[in-house]
Amino acid sequence: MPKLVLLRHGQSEWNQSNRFNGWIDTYLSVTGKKKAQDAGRALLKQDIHFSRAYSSVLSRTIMTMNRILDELGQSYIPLMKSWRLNERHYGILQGEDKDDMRAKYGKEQVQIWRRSYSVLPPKQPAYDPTVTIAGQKYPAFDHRYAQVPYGLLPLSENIQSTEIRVRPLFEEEIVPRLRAGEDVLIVAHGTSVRALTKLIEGLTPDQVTKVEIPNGEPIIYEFDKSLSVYKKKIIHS
Ligand SMILES: O=C(O)[C@H](O)COP(=O)(O)O
Repeated sequence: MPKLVLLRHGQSEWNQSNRFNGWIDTYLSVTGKKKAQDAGRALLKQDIHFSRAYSSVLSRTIMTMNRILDELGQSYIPLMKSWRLNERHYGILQGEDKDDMRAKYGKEQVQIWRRSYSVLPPKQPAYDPTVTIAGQKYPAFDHRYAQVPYGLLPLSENIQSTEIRVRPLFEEEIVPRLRAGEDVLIVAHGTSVRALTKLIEGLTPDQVTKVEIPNGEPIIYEFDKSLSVYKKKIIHS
C-alpha cells in the first residue's frame, strides 16, 4: 500500500526568534538542523523507500529534506522543488516580531490573521522592486520565481488561498504517483501542510483551522487502493 510522508521543516531561525517567516527565505536554527536529522533517523526505522521527494523553494524545507534523505541513504532520489509548497505569504506581517504585532493590532486580530481559513492578513504593498524585507525583494523580483506567472505571485495568503495553489501539485503530481503504488516524501511548511492535510483527509474549513503542525515530526499516511487513508501515524522524533 502506498505511503505519503508529510512533514513541516525543522525550526527556522525566525521560528526561534518569534518572527513571521512566510515567503522570506529563512534558514534552519541549530535546533532545526538537529530535528531534521532526528526525523531522518526515525524514518529510517520505518523502512520506506521513496520514489520521489518534494519540497518548497525555500531553504528551510530544502535543508530539512537534504538532512532527512542523507540519514535515509536515499539522496539519489529525484527531488522536485515547487513554489506551490511554500509557506503562506504573510503579507505585512512577514519579518515582524509576533508580540510586536499583537501589541500593535491586538491579540485577537493577529490570531485571526494566523489561523482563519479565509481572512487575509493585510497585503504587502505594491509590486515595487525597491521594497525589501530583511534584505529580500518581493517574489516577483526573486529569480527563483522567474517561471511563475506574475499574476500567481501573492501579496498575502490564508489557508484557503494556500490550498488553491497546493491543490494542482497534489492532484496532478502526487496523487498519480500514489495511485501507481509509489511512496512519496513531502517537506513543506505549517500552512502548506495544513492545506495538504485538508486535501488528504477531506477536512472542512473549520476543522483545518484547528490543525497545528509541529516542526520536524513526520506524519505517515498509508492508503488503500481507492486512495482513502487507511492508517495515519505521527512519529515523534
Ligand atoms: O511563517 C511562519 O512564520 C511560520 O510558519 C509560523 O507561522 P505561525 O506561527 O502563524 O504558525
